[in-house]
Amino acid sequence: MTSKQNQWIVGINAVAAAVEHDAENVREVLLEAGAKNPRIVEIESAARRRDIDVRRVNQQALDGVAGGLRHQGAAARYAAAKTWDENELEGLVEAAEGKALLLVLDGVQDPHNLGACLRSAAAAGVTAVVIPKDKAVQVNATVRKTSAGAADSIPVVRVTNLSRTLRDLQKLGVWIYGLAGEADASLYALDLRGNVALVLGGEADGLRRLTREHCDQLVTIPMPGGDAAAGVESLNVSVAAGVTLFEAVRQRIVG
Ligand SMILES: C[S@@+](CC[C@H](N)C(=O)[O-])C[C@H]1O[C@@H](n2cnc3c(N)ncnc32)[C@H](O)[C@@H]1O
Repeated sequence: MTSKQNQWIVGINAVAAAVEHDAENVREVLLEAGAKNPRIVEIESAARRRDIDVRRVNQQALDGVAGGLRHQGAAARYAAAKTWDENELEGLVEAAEGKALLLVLDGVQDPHNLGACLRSAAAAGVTAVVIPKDKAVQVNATVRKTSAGAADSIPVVRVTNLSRTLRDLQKLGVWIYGLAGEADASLYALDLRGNVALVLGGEADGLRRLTREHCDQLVTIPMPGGDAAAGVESLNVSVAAGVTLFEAVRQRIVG
């Protein structure tokens, strides 16, 4: 793992997850003075148990660190933004023992979409989420907040060259499915129970050409109501990620 500069994360879920999963990187927690919300009280005792400094402050102080985001009376200062290095991906796949479930995002730009993807990915129990280091939104304060803590509880692996990563994953026995609305094969015809990577494209451009070329198969999520005339040509990337991940979850539960 590598680390970056100090940054604030805000919101009850994000702060609770940081305190629970990443206490060594949380330098202090600010909670609204007088707030009786039981979740805030829980955060306070969890932080104190882990020897994290806790200060009760007024709303203005929280507004000041939240930078316009809704803080819900809770903020935490990170000494380090935790990120995973690409050479850790192999170990994560191997530890999944033939059942790795990877979400790969090829150039998502909107922090709310990335946050929503991370939240669904965590709920689906993914092995890791892979994002490119360039030309894509990174895990920032808005992503952390939107992800409801997921950004700190699952491995988010940043890679330099997505095509090379997909090739390396193939060598590890991971089957690469690219999600593309115009593909012929249906998501619901796939077997998603083994090592799989689900690759989704960015909001405007979808999957890049090189990324497509490195997929073993392109597949579509059938949209019976999808119609250019109706203005609905594709799903939002975070919705597509949710549908795809939870089809994999369904198959893994049914067996
Ligand atoms: C908003 S869409 C991108 C639309 C973009 N204009 C394009 O040409 O692909 C973002 C991503 O969500 C996924 N996606 C959205 N709708 C989909 C569908 N019906 N089937 C498969 N993937 C879909 C794809 O991976 C797509 O790249």
